[in-house]
Amino acid sequence: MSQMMHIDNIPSTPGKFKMEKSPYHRQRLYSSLAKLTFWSFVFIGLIFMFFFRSSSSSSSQVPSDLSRRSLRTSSYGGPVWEKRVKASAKIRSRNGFSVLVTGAAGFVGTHVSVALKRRGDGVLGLDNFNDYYDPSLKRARQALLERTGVYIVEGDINDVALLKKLFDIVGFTHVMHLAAQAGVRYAMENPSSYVHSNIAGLVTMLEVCKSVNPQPAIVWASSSSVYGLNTKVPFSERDRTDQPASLYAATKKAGEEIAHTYNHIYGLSLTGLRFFTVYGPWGRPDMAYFFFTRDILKGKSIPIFEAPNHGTVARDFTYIDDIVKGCLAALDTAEKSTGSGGKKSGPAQLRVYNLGNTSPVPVSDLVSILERLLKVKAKRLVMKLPRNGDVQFTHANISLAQRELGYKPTTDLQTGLKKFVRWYLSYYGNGKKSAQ
Ligand SMILES: O=C(O)[C@H]1O[C@H](OP(=O)(O)OP(=O)(O)OC[C@H]2O[C@@H](n3ccc(=O)[nH]c3=O)[C@H](O)[C@@H]2O)[C@H](O)[C@@H](O)[C@H]1O
Repeated sequence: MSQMMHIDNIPSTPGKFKMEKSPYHRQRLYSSLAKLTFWSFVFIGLIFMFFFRSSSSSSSQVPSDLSRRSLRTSSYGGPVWEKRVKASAKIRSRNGFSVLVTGAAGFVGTHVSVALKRRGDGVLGLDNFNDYYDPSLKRARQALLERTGVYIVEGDINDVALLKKLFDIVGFTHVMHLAAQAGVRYAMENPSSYVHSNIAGLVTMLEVCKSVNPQPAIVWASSSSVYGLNTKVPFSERDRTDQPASLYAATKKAGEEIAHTYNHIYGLSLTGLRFFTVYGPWGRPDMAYFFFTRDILKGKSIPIFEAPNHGTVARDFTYIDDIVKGCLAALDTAEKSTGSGGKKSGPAQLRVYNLGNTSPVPVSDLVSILERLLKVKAKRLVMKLPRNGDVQFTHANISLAQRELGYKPTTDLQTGLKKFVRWYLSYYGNGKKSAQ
């Protein structure tokens, strides 16, 4: 071996190495060839297994690293299932839309689906029912939607085969893309879930939308968090959004850039809505107003964040009914996509709007309103704003949405929380059953 590796034996041109033909060398050659063949088979086998596994998993499974957020794999198909899909998506009003609502069992998704269905649009829901927060609340929203005539297909937005199948069955005119991994603070616990849903999921959805014919118009949920460390108030769509304070914000900002790309290359009509801390009945238990209510009723102390030097932390809390009006107006004013067969035939609409309330309220005032409505004194635990993604305040300038969508929020925090508390008490009972 050492002889063979001698510097003189190294060929000047690869592949032109001349072997000596002694019996000893021939035997070594045969045994080397046998070994080479064996390991080649093993290698090819491994490659084959890898591709087989990855191609089957890309269509219907999800990565296993999404710890703490279990996802079910979808089961779908068959004539009964297709009939349900078609019935749910059937348009029942003149000039109505056929809308695929992703994240339909979520807070905003449920409200938007109900509103669309009630005015005669066809609505099909899609949701993976993950357990980021209590899935029984999602199931209860699903039951509500079923009573309204909206069917939710159980599946993930990364499931290309499922998305294609849905577009095969229904020629959706619009997609209301609300499926996402929400929550600012959870991004430090489970970062991959944000990449999975807000980046990979969005791209999968846009890939499918750009290839179908006709392409739908897409309205999707961005976030007020894209303003990040921006200090210029109120936040305008023209302000800088390149300083996100959380991975959540970064994935939403990335979504806006991804939207630009798909609009530019494929002619997809895309509208991003920057929601400002949406609250209301059927809300998300991971949000402060929701778990503050639960913990005040339980007599547990609630952490109230405060900025350095006793600075106020405030949010432009926006009531769900106002958000729903903004979503519907975005769908109503969305122009058609211009592409087909993966090519665009002309420029398409690309929009971003703030959907806020224009009146930030300090978190301590939010707690005071809850105390009055619940008739229970909160155990306040004032603490420093943690450095895990929270920003000190948000404040929306909504003049663009007002001008172009006719968006005009009408519910102040006091009125909206009253409706939330009424719902909370009827849903969970006064302390008997409580949110998890
Ligand atoms: O607009 C958005 O795009 C985002 O809105 C929401 O984020 P936030 O505005 O951060 O709402 P939320 O967590 O309810 O905290 C409310 C306030 O309570 C303060 N807060 C919070 C927790 C706590 O223990 N104590 C506290 O004072 C906290 O500092 C904050 O001032 C959505 O969750 C997010 O998914 C996204 O949609």
